[in-house]
Amino acid sequence: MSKKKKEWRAEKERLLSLGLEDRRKDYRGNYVTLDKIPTWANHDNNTATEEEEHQSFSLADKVTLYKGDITILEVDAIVNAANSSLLGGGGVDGCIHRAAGHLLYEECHSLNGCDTGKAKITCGYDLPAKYVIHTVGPIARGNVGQSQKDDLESCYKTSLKLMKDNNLRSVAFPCISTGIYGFPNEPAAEIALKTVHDWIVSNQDEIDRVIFCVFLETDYEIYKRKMSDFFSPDNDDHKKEDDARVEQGNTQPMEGGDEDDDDADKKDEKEDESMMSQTEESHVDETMESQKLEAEGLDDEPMVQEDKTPAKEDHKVEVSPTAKKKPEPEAEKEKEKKEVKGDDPQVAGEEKEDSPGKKMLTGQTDEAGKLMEDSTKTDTSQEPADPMEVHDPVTTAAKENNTSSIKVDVKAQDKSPQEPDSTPTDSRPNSQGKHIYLINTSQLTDLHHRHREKLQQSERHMETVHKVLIVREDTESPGCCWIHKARALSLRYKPHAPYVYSPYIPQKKIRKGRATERMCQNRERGSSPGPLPWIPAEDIRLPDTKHSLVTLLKSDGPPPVQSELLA
Ligand SMILES: NC(=O)c1ccc[n+]([C@H]2O[C@H](COP(=O)([O-])OP(=O)(O)OC[C@H]3O[C@@H](n4cnc5c(N)ncnc54)[C@H](O)[C@@H]3O)[C@@H](O)[C@H]2O)c1
Repeated sequence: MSKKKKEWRAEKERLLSLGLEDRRKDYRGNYVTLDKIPTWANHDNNTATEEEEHQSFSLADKVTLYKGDITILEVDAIVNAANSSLLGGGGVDGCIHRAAGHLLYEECHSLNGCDTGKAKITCGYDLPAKYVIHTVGPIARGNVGQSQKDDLESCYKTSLKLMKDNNLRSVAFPCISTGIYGFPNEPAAEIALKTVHDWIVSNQDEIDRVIFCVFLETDYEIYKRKMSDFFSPDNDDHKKEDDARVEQGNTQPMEGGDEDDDDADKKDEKEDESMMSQTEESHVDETMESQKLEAEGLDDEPMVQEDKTPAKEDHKVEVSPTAKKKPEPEAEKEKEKKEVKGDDPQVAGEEKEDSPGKKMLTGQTDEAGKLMEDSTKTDTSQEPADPMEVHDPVTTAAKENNTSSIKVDVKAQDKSPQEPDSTPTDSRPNSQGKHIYLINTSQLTDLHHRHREKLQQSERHMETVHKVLIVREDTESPGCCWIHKARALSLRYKPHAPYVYSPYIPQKKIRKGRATERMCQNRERGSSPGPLPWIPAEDIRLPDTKHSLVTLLKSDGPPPVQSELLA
């Protein structure tokens, strides 16, 4: 048996033999304990009296809607939306692999892949979760046939079955297939909720908690709207059974718990808005940092790169709403208005062999797992505002709230995230008199930290981040901006997709494409190995429309045509 094989097997055996307290000593990052995560039935303004509580019970006591990073949940198992190779990738898959460490990759390597709709289980290694259940969702790319629906349902069923077979009692699901695989969010939520509901009804004694772990505002809104359709006393099969039991004189309901009412949901919404705690954000930053290392070509290994950034000190994260002091709504609104929503640096995808013969769009993304959604995805609700038309990011964003795109405001080496910086450090009108923000690469790391926090704090603005292009000023020709060639090559313009380009793809990963061949050596050689080639954004043309990239980025309406620069 190879050394690597011995390594993961031994570590897996050691970890699974540890008690909870000993395991906690091994956690690398922050974690949220299950008792701190409220169920759908329990919330801090639960008005039910003691007696009512005994009378009404529901499945709502076994499920949770949680908004945040799945890798910090201390549950028996978290489910990974993997690809058929099981060798990691981006999105939630990338986050889980990075948080779990390289032994997860080693064990996955021994599983020889996984078919769509199926699931396989591994140890959680450095994760607070004991196990990871890897399932492969259907690739929908916006259009959903019966087979995709069946495959997605099968992902939840096979994951729950694996959990039961391994005597696990708590599990957290991400929104499987709704990221790069392009399964529309709403139908996916319906399938997830219905499949889990039906499974719990038939396995009520096998499960303590199923957590629907959403990451994006879109999904949070959808699940919040739909949870009570599946998990509330009115339509709860259990309640009927329980009522029957009470009539026969057995007054002890099987489960305690109480129902949400509309105002409680509204209150929940406020609570959850800020549920992404600072510690989660710092964890998210760690992931971002490790992603940066990975993207800078410091790894020749497959996509997965163990996060080498020093782990933050371990401490529990208070998540329960009652534990957090809420600023007054007005004050909060004011505060949000002042928040400068930075960009959320992701790295555009590039074609990569996922498994022999199967091409898929892959790339490093940030924790939100948001690469570029597939252009055939249904949501085109947000017309692209012009992200480059900016004069004062704070008042613009404040004034237009959710309608405008988010302006980037970068203050070199400013570590004080609390005080939003109201003046952009480096924006100047280009030849068309419009502002293109020029952020040179030396600021990017700082930008990641600062603006990721801001973006996470004002989560809902994620949806209005259309595009912020991280470019670089051409010092020899002021007003001319440069975009990294890799970004240009893999640029896919989607009116609704928030994406940001940052020059983190080292030269070796750049694909040949039809973008202008005119290259410019990267002037900041220090920021990453080898020269990062740049092309004047004005020179980049969308082949089938002859529109220049800059025109496109500054256009107010939707692009002339959605097109790809990749060959
Ligand atoms: N999104 C990407 O850029 C990307 C690139 C390569 C591979 N992948 C991965 O995506 C493919 C599967 O597609 P998919 O749509 O099923 O998965 P996905 O693209 O990861 O998206 C699934 C859902 O998970 C959400 N998510 C992302 N990070 C986290 C997190 N830390 N905690 C909780 N939720 C999170 C994400 O917002 C989305 O709603 C696989 O190839 C896998 O390797 C993703």
